[in-house]
Amino acid sequence: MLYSPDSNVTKESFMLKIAVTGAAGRMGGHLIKAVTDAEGITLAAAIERPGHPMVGQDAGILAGCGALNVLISDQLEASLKAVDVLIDFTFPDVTLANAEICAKVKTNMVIGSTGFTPEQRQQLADTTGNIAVMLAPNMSVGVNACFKLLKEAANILGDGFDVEVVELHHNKKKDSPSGTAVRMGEVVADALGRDYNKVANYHREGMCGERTKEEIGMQTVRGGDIVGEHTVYFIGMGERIEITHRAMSREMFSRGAARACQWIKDKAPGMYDMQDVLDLK
Ligand SMILES: NC(=O)C1=CN([C@@H]2O[C@H](COP(=O)(O)OP(=O)(O)OC[C@H]3O[C@@H](n4cnc5c(N)ncnc54)[C@H](O)[C@@H]3O)[C@@H](O)[C@H]2O)C=CC1
Ligand SMILES: O=C(O)C1=N[C@H](C(=O)O)C[C@H](O)C1
Repeated sequence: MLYSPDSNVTKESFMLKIAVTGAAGRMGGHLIKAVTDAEGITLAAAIERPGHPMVGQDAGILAGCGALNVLISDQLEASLKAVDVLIDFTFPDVTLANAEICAKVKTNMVIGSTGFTPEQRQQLADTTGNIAVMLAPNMSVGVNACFKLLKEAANILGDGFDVEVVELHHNKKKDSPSGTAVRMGEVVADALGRDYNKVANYHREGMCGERTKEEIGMQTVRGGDIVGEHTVYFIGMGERIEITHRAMSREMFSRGAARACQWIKDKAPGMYDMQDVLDLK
């Protein structure tokens, strides 16, 4: 049934109801605003950790978009009663705990948290077998286009070029390398027929020897307020290709998350990523 202004039901009852965890974090306010601004979805709940000073405050005031009459809660399960999709941008341990609750109450998830170990990614998939989950280290259109460009570049250049990934982020970031950098390394390794977990080299110091042909160097810079920059270098003899993405704000991450909520609402249980949402596979 489509919404009609002449009917006696409210527009809100036709909207997809969204909850945001990590509501008071760097991404939280952007996510609340993006959900409020997007067509067809509405903010139904905003959750922070118990003891956070913003618990009890209006989520819209926190996000700078005016009062929304949604108070920040520290009770996820109770908050999910009237929610269709949870957006979670927190940390791996928190996301895993939240995923158990979502699976219990059958709420689909859009997850932006990064820093998962391969075992934690598997645990997430095992925990959420009865719901649809979109897990992506980066929800910007530009980065997801870069993933495709990187695959193409690696396919063309093959083993003749050394690959190095360098990422820069703000000084409050907790995980390293970034989830996006890891995914970039994985995309290139897959295209070159290598196992990322075997060829990623995170550390060079002292007499560590010559670079191997197979390794993919993963370098990290942290400082100030850098939102996020990623460069993959393909370095050959006498020439070099650099594919760079620079994030100038956090808004496109949150717009991507809002778009993913619409996309995931009627998907079958399973794990998806942003390439599925953007139809880039
Ligand atoms: N996928 C993407 O496009 C992007 C992903 N990220 C990732 O999102 C995550 C969060 O990043 P930021 O917002 O910068 O971090 P942040 O530290 O500013 O925010 C995290 C928030 O989660 C809250 N939190 C902790 N435990 C909680 C719980 N049990 N329930 C509810 N909230 C809880 C914290 O109090 C904090 O406010 C990181 O893993 C980051 O790498 C960040 C930007 C884009
Ligand atoms: O923590 C951040 O800020 C970001 N994290 C994501 C990542 O780890 O890839 C995405 C973006 O670069 C910002």
